[in-house]
Amino acid sequence: MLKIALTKGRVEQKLIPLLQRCGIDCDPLINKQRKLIITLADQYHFILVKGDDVCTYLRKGTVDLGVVGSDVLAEQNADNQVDELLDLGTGRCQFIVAAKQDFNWQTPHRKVIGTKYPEVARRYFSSIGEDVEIIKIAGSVELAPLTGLADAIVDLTETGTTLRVNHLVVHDWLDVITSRLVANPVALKQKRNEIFKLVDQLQTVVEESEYENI
Ligand SMILES: Nc1ncnc2c1ncn2[C@@H]1O[C@H](COP(=O)(O)OP(=O)(O)OP(=O)(O)O)[C@@H](O)[C@H]1O
Ligand SMILES: O=P(O)(O)OC[C@H]1O[C@H](OP(=O)(O)OP(=O)(O)O)[C@H](O)[C@@H]1O
Repeated sequence: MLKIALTKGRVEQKLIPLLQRCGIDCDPLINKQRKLIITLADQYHFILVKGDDVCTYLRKGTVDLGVVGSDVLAEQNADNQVDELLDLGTGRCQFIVAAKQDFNWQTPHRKVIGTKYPEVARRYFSSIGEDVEIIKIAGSVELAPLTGLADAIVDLTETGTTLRVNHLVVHDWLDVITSRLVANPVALKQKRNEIFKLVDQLQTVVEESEYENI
C-alpha cells in the first residue's frame, strides 16, 4: 500500500486522466465529495491536502509519495529533503514578475513585492542584486499593486487573464511550472519496487500524452 499526499484542486484534476490511462479506476476520487482519504485500486491511499502541506507530510514520513506543483517545491524544497521522481507535465503555468503599466522599475526607492512565494521572490531579486521588501500574501496577489500594498508581484500566470483584466503587465518571466511526483527518501528505500512500478506506469502515459500533443 502506498500513501500519497495529493494537492487538491487543479493538480488533482489534472492527475486523474493520467491515473485513468494507467488503468486505475478513479471513480472514488471523482465522486469523493468531502472525503479526504481515498483508496484507489486497493493499492493507493490518497490523502487530499493543500499544496503547501505536501512537503510537510513527506518530511514527517506520514506519506510515501506526493503530487505537487514545482512552484511549491521551488518555495519549500531548496534543501532537497524531498526527492523528485517524475515531471508529470500537467498543471503548466509560469512564475512572473508583474506590476502596473506605469510602475517605474528604475525608482531609487526600495521596492515592495507582494507574493505567495517569498523564497522565490527573494532568490529572484537577490540574483539581480536588488534588496527589496517582501510581503507574503495568501491569495488574490494581483490586488497588491492595485491597492498600493506593493509595487509589484511575483506570482503564477497561466492564461494571462487575471493579469490582463487587472491591468498588470509582465516585467519578467521566471520558471515554467508543472506538477511533480515526489517521494520521501526513506519510503524510496523501503518501498522501492512498489513506488517504481507506479513511476514507470505514469512515465509511460506522460510520454504518450506529450507525443499526442506534438
Ligand atoms: N493558473 C494557475 N494558477 C495557480 N496555480 C496553478 C495554475 N495552474 C496550475 N497551477 C498549479 O496548481 C497549484 C494550485 O492549485 P489550486 O489553485 O487548485 O489550489 P489553491 O488552493 O487555489 O492554491 P493554494 O494552495 O496556493 O491556496 C499550484 O501550486 C500550481 O502548481
Ligand atoms: O493566468 P491565469 O489563467 O488568469 O491564472 C493565474 C491566476 O490563478 C492563480 O490564482 P488562483 O485562481 O489560484 O486564486 P488565488 O489568487 O486565490 O490563489 C494565480 O495566483 C493567478 O492569480
